[in-house]
Amino acid sequence: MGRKDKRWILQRKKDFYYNLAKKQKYRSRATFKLFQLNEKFRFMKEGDIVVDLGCAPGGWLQAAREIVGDRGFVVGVDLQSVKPLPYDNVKTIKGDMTKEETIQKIREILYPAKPTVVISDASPNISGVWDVDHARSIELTTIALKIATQLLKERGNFVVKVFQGDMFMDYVSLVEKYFEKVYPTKPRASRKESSEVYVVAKRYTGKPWEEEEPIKKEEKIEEQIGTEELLAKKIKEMRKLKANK
Ligand SMILES: C[S@@+](CC[C@H](N)C(=O)[O-])C[C@H]1O[C@@H](n2cnc3c(N)ncnc32)[C@H](O)[C@@H]1O
Repeated sequence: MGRKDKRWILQRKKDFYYNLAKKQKYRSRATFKLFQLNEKFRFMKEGDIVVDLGCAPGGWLQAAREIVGDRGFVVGVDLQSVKPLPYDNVKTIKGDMTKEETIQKIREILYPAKPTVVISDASPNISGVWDVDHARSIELTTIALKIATQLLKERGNFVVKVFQGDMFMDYVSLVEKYFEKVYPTKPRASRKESSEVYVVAKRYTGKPWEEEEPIKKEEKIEEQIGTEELLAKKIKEMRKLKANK
């Protein structure tokens, strides 16, 4: 075992929420982030129908099930398979949230009901290059927002994890186009040194998704450029263009 690996294990041992999750049989330390967010913003309650995007290993599924109780329903989606939870009202789909067929499966499971809450803790593959990870996160969170507008009941709520960077405020403005109240926030259980923040959006207005949103720009970038260095370069160019406008 290398020195770096040892340091990582030691760090984890010291991690309060990691230990608490283990003790309380939650599948991830992220469980506490959802509890803390909901304590503060009250976007999820007993009886709600919840869609959890990027749900593996299932910590948010456990928290959501605890909040919605027997009368609610929770559907999770992830690229990875999720070990089943011992509840009839929690279902998971192995699939890619960026694919229409996955969204269709969610609709089929819930039919004829619609979700009252969409939550997303989905993370893109981390490259370690801040700009690249931010751009990928904005791409994924824009897709999560699109899904929320396509699935949610009017006045439903949306919560999403975003990696910070200079497109963050543009993303918040985009969410504000569809929800009455939007709050960027960082729960206590989120590590200070992590670039993640959460956006809590309350009361979907019912406005349909508009396809000219930044999601298209991001798709073009990924199509044209293969490597991460080139992607970072392209983002710098875009920023220069924006600054010169
Ligand atoms: C930080 S983990 C989620 C942790 C979860 N909230 C919990 O408490 O257990 C992020 C997840 O997003 C998933 N993910 C990333 N891109 C995805 C995609 N396109 N479709 C579905 N899941 C995706 C990853 O597979 C990963 O399991």
